This record gives sequence, C-alpha cells and structure tokens, in this order.
Amino acid sequence: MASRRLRTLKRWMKSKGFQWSDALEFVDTPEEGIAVRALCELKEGDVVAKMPKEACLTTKTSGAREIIEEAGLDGHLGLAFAIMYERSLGGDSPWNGYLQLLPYQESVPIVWTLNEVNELLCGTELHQTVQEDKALIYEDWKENILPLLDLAPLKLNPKFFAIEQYFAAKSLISSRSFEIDDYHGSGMVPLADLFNHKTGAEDVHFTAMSSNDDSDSDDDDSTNDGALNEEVAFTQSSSVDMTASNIANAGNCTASDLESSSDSEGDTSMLEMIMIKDVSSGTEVFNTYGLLGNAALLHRYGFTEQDNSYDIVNIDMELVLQWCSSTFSDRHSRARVALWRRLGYSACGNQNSEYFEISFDGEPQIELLILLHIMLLPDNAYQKLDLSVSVTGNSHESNVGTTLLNGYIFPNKASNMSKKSLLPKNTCDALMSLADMRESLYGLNSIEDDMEALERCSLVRERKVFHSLMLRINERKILEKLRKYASPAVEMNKHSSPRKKLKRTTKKTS
Ligand SMILES: C[S@@+](CC[C@H](N)C(=O)[O-])C[C@H]1O[C@@H](n2cnc3c(N)ncnc32)[C@H](O)[C@@H]1O
Repeated sequence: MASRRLRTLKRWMKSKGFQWSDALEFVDTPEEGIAVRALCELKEGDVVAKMPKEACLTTKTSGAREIIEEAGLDGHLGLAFAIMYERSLGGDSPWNGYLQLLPYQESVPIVWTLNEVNELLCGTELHQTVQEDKALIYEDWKENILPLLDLAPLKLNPKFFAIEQYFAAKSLISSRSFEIDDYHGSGMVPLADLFNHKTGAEDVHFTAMSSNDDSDSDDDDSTNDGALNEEVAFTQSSSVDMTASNIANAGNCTASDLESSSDSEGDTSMLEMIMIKDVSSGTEVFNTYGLLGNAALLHRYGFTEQDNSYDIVNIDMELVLQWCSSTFSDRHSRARVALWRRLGYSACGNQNSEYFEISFDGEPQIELLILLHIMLLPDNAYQKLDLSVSVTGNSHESNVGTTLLNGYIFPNKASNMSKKSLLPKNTCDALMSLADMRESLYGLNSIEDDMEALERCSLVRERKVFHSLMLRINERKILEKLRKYASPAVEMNKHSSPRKKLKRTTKKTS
C-alpha cells in the first residue's frame, strides 16, 4: 500500500500528464525513503516513464521566472530561488503535490553544521571543499537573495528565503536535479528523481530530447536537433498512466512500453526513462548518478558505497613540498620542482591547488613518482639532467611507453606497465613518508578505531557519522595500499590495471 505522500504525488503527476509503466512500484520506507521496484520483468529498451518538461520545476516554468530573470539569477542560484519561491506559495504552488514529497533538505555535508564538518570530515577529501562550499553558498545568498527581500513590490516572505532555506534548496538541487535542455537548464524532474543510484550497474537512463522550438531564449545555437542527451547523473523511472495507449496486458502485470519520443518524431516536450537492461520482477530499478567515488557521492547525494572502485585519495602538492622541506633546503626543492615543470610535467588541479591522485589500487600518479625521483637525484645527476633539458628541450618521453631519466625508466602516462617494479628505493621511502603524512590528517584515531566505530554505528539513526566513517575508512585503505605499493618487501602485481580516468570530483560546486 502506497504511503499517503506517494498517493498525493501520483495524483499530482497524473494531473500534469506524467506517464509511467504499471510495472513500476514506488516503495516508501521510513528508514530508506523512496525506491522504485519492478513488479514484473522489464526489458531493455522499454520506455518506463515520460515526464513533460513543462511540469518540471525550472527557472522557466516557476512563477518566480520574472523575478529570477530581472535579478539575473543564473543556473543553480536561480533554481534554488524557484524552489524557495514555490515552497513559499504552499498549496497555491502548481508543484505542491510534488514538493510535499521532497524532504526539507538532503543530508549532504553543506547542510551539516561547521562542527560536524570539522569533526566528521577531518582529513578526508571533502573537508576543505565543504568548508569552502559553505562560505561560498552563504556569500551567494547574501549578495543575490538577501537584497530581494527588501524589495517591497516582490512581497517575498523572508521566512521562506532565509539562509537555511537556501542551503536546503541547494541540497535538493545537488541530490535531485537534472540537466533538462538548453532552454530549461537544470531543473527538478518529478518521478525521474525517485530512483536510487548504483555505481556502474544501473538499469535505467534518463534521456532528454533537446528542444529548439519551445524556447524563447536567444541562444539559437542548439544544433543537436532530436539528439538524445544522456544525463549520467542519476534518475529513475515511475509508473505509467493506465490510459497510455500502448500499455499491453496491464492487468496481468506484463511490462508495457510507453511510446518513445524518438519513435514519435522527436517529441521534445517529454523527458524519458529508458531501461538499459532487463530487470527481473521484484528487484529494485536503479539509475546511475555517474561513476563517482565516495567523496563525490557524499558531497552531492549524502551517501557512500562500500568498496567503491572509483574512490581515490589525493596528495596535495603542498604536502609534497612539506615533505621536501623536512629533507632539503627550499632552494633545492624549488629548483627540482622547476625542472620537473620544464620537463613538461604537471599535477592535477590548478596553480592554487595542485594535487596528485592515488588510485583505488593504491597506485600513485606517475607525475608524482617522477617529481619525487627528480627531488632525490644526487646533485651531479640533477645538473646533468638540467643541462640536457636546457640543450634539447623537454623531449623526455620516448615512443615506447617509457621515460628515461638519469638511468631510471618510468612508464609514460599512457603506458600500462607496472610502475613499482622500476622505482628506486629512495622514491619508495618518500612515498611511505607521504602516506604517513597524509594519514596524519585524519587525527589520532587509527583506521581500526574507525572500523570499530562503523560497526557500532546505525545507518538509519546516525547517517552522517556512518557515511563519513565509510569515506574515511575507504580513503585510509587506499593509503594502506599505497604503503604496500611502496614497500620493498611485498611483491607487486606486475599487471597493474590501467589508471582509471578520474577527476577530482569533489571540487564541484552546485
Ligand atoms: C534522486 S533521490 C532518490 C530517491 C530518494 N531515495 C527519495 O527518497 O526520494 C537521491 C537520494 O536518494 C538517496 N539514495 C540514492 N541512492 C542511494 C544509495 N545507493 N544508497 C543510499 N541512499 C541512496 C540519497 O539520499 C540521495 O540523495
């Protein structure tokens, strides 16, 4: 039996022209919220849900459109204002039936208190990012939203536009919004946002047909007529309106396919959820929010996954320089870093925040290995290399997948060969030191303490503690693997996996 809030949502969706397969069931539990389940077998290619763009909550459809446009509130700032505005209308909002189902906020770290952020995220990839996010979000609100509350003709009720409401709206956007099209930008897509996420094992995809004609926007350069824009960031499906013409055998719960927009001559007014694999009866139907590590999942969606192979740990350039300063003079370190750069190497990030990635397998980025190696070169070897770079330029990469630096061979970026087997001992020692320094950022608790704490922790009652422990522990396990990688005693797997192309996803801003 569906919960009252789900029944209200379904009535609202029907009244707005949403369609969903009767083979989908929405399940609402107090512990886990809403999930979507297959009531019978679903087949790859089935269109299981259709959502009218006009019924999505966007800066174009909201009653606040004029205010948003006049105030120049772009992107997510405008969408957050639209959410606060529609919430302020209560029962008078056209989205009331949808808004009543949403949580007040999603428990993502931007809505945690600063104390919680400092305590729970200390040392993790998210700590600094979330501190910065909180400050930036506050500034955005103060600069753009607060002044609107003083404009009498707008008659905005300050209660619904306070900083807490802004943070809450931002948390809903980060965890539930979709990129709709060039005209609407990102928006809240009812029904699509009921599906939970599974990394790399999703069942449905969210698709949006680019609309060129339903727009009065002046950017006429959207050339992808009828092209399917696949949104990799989550989504789900919902059940079909029984009146949909192409539902077969609904009474017997045979999965029915809604007419796809791509079949119906590029109907750009509808968004769709399409099955990308067969799903058997009784199982949950998952979307994907992207191939994300735990830091990014917690940051945007408020949860983590056990054994997430997209996890990474970063070692900041600052930490590397700190290690250098404990062994070498500043002059030495600066000269070696400069040579490393002249050889054409760089770290991830930008000049203000450079970092090196350690993959889920504990493998450091090759650029870090080369920097450490150059840092540790004896003076005469350094001078020889420096001279040869001055004479021949930075032609240090050969074509055969390796780089030869003063007698040591390093694999090139694209190369697959094991890096460890080629590492000089002093580079391994430096890696060990860096692993220890990175580990110390987590504070006094050992990884064993964290694991015990996780065992005692209730996912339902202590969600923030649970997911932050999961993040910490998995990051620390990567550092353990880095130590193994750098340890001369352990024979490494010579067929190490190719580095996954991972970005530092935690730097995202909503
Ligand atoms: C788009 S909503 C999905 C529907 C949501 N379960 C609800 O109750 O409305 C995204 C949110 O669902 C939850 N969620 C999604 N996938 C999850 C997963 N694999 N594990 C835990 N929570 C998940 C997170 O709270 C996330 O912010």
